[in-house]
Amino acid sequence: MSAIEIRDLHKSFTSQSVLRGVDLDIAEGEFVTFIGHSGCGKSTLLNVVGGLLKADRGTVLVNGVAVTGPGPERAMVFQSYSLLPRLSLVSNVREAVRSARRDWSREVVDEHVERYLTAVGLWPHKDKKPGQVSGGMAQRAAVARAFAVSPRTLLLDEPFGALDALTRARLQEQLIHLWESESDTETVLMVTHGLDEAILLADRVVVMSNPPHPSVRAVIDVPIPRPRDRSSIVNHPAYAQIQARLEDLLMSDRTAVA
Ligand SMILES: Nc1ncnc2c1ncn2[C@@H]1O[C@H](COP(=O)(O)OP(=O)(O)OP(=O)(O)O)[C@@H](O)[C@H]1O
Repeated sequence: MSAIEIRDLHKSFTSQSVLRGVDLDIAEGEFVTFIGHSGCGKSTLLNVVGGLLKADRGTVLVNGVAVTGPGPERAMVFQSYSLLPRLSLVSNVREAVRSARRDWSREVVDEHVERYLTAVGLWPHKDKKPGQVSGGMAQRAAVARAFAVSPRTLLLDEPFGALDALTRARLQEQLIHLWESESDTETVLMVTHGLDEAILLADRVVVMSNPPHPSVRAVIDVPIPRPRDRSSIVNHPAYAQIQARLEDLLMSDRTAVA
């Protein structure tokens, strides 16, 4: 059974068809990145899997269960940190865990909050409010908050898009470390605009196509062994080939998007 099974998914906004007949299977433990031109429906797809948007037609099964709304087994991280500005970082994470995991004891909640804030290096800054820390720190807190809920599936919508290159590189490493070693999270879906990021992180890259047929255009395997090092990955024989293929797919999809 696939961890995520998407069948014949359709979604329109007013008269605009944003997803048309999306079919995709994602295995448990896979890291899948999504790329495509701006406006081609990547976020919409992620939001439907996250249960924040309802599809017009088709189904999404996550670990065999049909998605009908948000749930703690699917945590999301967005480009804008979406932390509550009046709460400290630790309270942001704690409140999210408490509301998602009502059956957890206070000790378990506190253990998760401390473990993930520590893992992203923010425990010493836990009492600061989002407005008192850098964008990179705020996004680390958002990532810690998502992992602290212990979701089986993590949905990331351009989580590092607003960060400078160095901060982004550090967060990519922390994300992989959390996913591989620290957490119960198995499957990750991540929307990105960066081809390098898409290849570095993914087991497979999903290329979305533009209207008039907005759907999955191609799925490209990334058979590069982990752990991957950002400076040496470019020397792997498959890297240039994958990069060229992705560029070609994007360049050849010339239909205009809003
Ligand atoms: N709630 C909404 N109401 C109306 N139109 C919407 C809504 N959400 C998205 N759209 C439209 O649907 C299309 C796809 O949007 P979506 O955000 O999924 O694209 P995207 O591929 O994630 O884009 P980007 O890479 O720029 O973030 C866009 O034309 C967008 O304007």
